[in-house]
Amino acid sequence: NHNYAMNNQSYSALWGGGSLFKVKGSILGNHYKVEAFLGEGGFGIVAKCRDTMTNRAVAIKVNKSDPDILQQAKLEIFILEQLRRLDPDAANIVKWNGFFHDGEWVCLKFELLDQCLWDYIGDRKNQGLPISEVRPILGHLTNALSHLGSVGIVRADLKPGNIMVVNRYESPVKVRLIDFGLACPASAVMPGDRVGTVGYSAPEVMLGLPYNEASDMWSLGLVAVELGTGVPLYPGNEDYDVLKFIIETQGQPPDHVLDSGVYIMMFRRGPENGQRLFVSLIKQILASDANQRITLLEVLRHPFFNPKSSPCIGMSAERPQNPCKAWFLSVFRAAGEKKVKNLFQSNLELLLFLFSPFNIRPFNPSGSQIQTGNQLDYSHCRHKCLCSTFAIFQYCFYAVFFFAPIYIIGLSAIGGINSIYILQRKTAWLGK
Ligand SMILES: Nc1ncnc2c1ncn2[C@@H]1O[C@H](COP(=O)(O)OP(=O)(O)OP(=O)(O)O)[C@@H](O)[C@H]1O
Repeated sequence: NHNYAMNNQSYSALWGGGSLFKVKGSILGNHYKVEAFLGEGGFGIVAKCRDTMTNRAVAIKVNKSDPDILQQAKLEIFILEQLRRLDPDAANIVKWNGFFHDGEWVCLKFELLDQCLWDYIGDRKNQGLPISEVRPILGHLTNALSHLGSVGIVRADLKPGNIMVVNRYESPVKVRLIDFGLACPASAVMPGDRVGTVGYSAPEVMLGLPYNEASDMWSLGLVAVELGTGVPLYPGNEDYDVLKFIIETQGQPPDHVLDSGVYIMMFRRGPENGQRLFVSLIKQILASDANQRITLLEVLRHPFFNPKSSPCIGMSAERPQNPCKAWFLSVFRAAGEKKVKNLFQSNLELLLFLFSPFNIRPFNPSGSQIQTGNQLDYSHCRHKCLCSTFAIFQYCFYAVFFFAPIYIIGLSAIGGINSIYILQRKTAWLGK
């Protein structure tokens, strides 16, 4: 939304859905002559028009011809119909004078107001308004919200861009609420509906909880601060950043709020910059139950170290000297290598254990084996009984795999020689 950045008079043409559709001087509907461009929002553009029948200036909001936006226009008309029950002057809401169609566009007719609060604050170089001015404006806004509450409407997108000053030269200034595109009956609020503008939405709206008039109260507080200081209290382009600010200044929302938010995971996860994976890794490393604790190989397989699944590696490429991450990488890589080395070593030992009968003296009742090279050293082994079991196993192994084949080969050889001898004798006898 860049309403506040627009210069009213500098546009001679109106744009709708990205294409030029009306120029200054052309007629909108049957008798509304376009005089100026007033602003543009997510749903459409607002033009200052002259009613050629009454010669009065009006504001006409032309909704973009997108099917979703047309649906939104219908909802706004529905709410405006509800608000007809209120007196706009007494309720500090914009006067609505119905709608008409111009080709594919839906055009809503409003009284012409002066400028939005963003522009009003901006004209004072964002230094903030004196309290004497803040007081009546805040009074009008509270009054407006209270009237909306009386007809069961939640405003849902209160921000300085949606509050208009009636006449900036009047003192004290009067303000009115405009833009009911996101307003809805309190009874029809859908938790998880993402409404409002980043920086002005209440935490419950951001988190996806059910919301009500209390959410408007939150936005009112933010508008009040902006009036007094000239700058938004919670700047940010993402809800995540805003919620972080809120938690810093207001503390964390209570658990029951956090636990029931539809979007809570989005906030718990946070933006994917590697920090989340780092924290998840550390949590697994610091599991107080040793059985639950992550193993070194699992550490190496953790997405924290995986450049494809973890953008934090990309981050580390931008900042290769991140000392903390470098330290973790080196420690875990070294530890992982050691584990692989240990694994290899123990396999090597097993091979030696099985195939080096002359070097290994597995069973020593004194338990004081002194070995050299790669051979097993039981000298410090506290599990002598286990070692004895190994020794028995070793003897069995020799019996089966070493002596038995020799025995079998020997027997076969003797048998073979014997057969040859018998054959020779038979041949010799036959020959005779
Ligand atoms: N009655 C009015 N008189 C004068 N200017 C108006 C009037 N209504 C709207 N404007 C101007 O047009 C801008 C856009 O209006 P509006 O907020 O209704 O549009 P929107 O598309 O619904 O915007 P948003 O994206 O904030 O929902 C306003 O910020 C304001 O500058």
